[in-house]
Amino acid sequence: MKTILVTGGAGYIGSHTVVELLNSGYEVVIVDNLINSNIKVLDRIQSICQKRPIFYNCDILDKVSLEQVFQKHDFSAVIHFAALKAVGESVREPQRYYTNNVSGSLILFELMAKYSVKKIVFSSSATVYGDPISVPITEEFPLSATNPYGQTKLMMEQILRDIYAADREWSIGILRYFNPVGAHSSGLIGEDPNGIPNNLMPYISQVAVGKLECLSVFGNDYPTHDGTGVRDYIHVVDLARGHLKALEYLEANGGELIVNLGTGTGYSVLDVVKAFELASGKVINYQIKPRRSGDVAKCFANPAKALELLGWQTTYDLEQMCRDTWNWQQKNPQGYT
Ligand SMILES: NC(=O)c1ccc[n+]([C@@H]2O[C@H](COP(=O)([O-])OP(=O)(O)OC[C@H]3O[C@@H](n4cnc5c(N)ncnc54)[C@H](O)[C@@H]3O)[C@@H](O)[C@H]2O)c1
Ligand SMILES: CC(=O)N[C@H]1[C@@H](OP(=O)(O)OP(=O)(O)OC[C@H]2O[C@@H](n3ccc(=O)[nH]c3=O)[C@H](O)[C@@H]2O)O[C@H](CO)[C@H](O)[C@@H]1O
Repeated sequence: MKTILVTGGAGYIGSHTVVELLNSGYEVVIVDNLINSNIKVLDRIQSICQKRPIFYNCDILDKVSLEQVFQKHDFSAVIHFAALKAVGESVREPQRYYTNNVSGSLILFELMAKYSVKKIVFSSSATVYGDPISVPITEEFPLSATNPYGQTKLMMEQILRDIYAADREWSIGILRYFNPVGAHSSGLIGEDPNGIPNNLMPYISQVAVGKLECLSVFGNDYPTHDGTGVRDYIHVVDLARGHLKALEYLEANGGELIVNLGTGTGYSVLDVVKAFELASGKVINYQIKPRRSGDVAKCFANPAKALELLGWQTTYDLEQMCRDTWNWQQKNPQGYT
């Protein structure tokens, strides 16, 4: 049986991917320092899968502890989610972001090389396309970063490509996620942001549940069908399954894989508000506010490459994304705590 090391596996996307891995017969070892997640997720994963992943409360920056994990297990691949991901925070605390996301990853890669675990699936982001020249976005579009978080993703992509160029025994999968939303249909695991959410879907669901009063819609003068920003929201379970497809691809073909994971459809802020109202039966109060700095008008994927290479495409629509978000929010109004 294959054992996969999942860094950041207690987090939002990681936990959903761990569920898919366990359900597909993989053994899973999670390394997570719980800086942005809760240990309770392990019980929830066990309830869903009737299997429990092995867990180490370990910072990937702690090389000694991380090496002990490599000594104990024989990994066939690594899925590397562990990172800090808040854009605004990365502008205020760039050194923390570079240290955690870049230095942490370098320590991980060094141990992977030492223990001959040379297969990795890496969490990148559509943020690497900066302000895209047009939509839909293909993988060949020019790359740029508008903030330190995005810069760490660009740097990691480059480092992985260089590692592969130097040693073809490596195989690397770079997955550029668009906007992950939704939750597992059980309502047992989902997104549990700290404090006031920065992202649209968790903000809306906290308005719906009565935790927040009113959504600020950042700008209604964009060149989009209703003036509000358009994004490619993707159900986190579809996204999680993309990781398994990427693993299978690397197992079969090796090499270097760079793919967008999105639905290919863009929805505006007001489209999402309406869909959430329908799914929840709640009214979402909102006010139009000025644009948020750094936001782009439209960002959505051309996901053709993922379909062609991985045989992967999304299966959940916006309605299901809203229903599952709402189910999770209602069952866990305070998240995991
Ligand atoms: N959620 C998104 O919107 C989104 C979009 C594009 C890319 N990504 C990337 O996907 C990955 C997962 O994102 P997520 O939404 O699940 O975030 P998350 O914060 O829920 O999960 C990340 C996990 O990594 C852990 N972690 C962070 N630094 C660590 C360290 N030094 N050592 C050990 N564990 C550490 C955190 O505790 C957390 O459990 C991240 O790399 C993120 O940048 C996320
Ligand atoms: C600049 C920024 O933060 N970028 C991150 C954010 O992208 P995005 O800005 O694409 O995601 P988001 O969920 O923060 O915003 C989506 C859309 O909703 C709008 N909106 C959002 C929140 C709100 O309270 N009101 C509102 O109107 C926002 O202007 C945008 O048009 O999240 C992504 C993951 O999903 C990536 O992590 C991006 O790096």
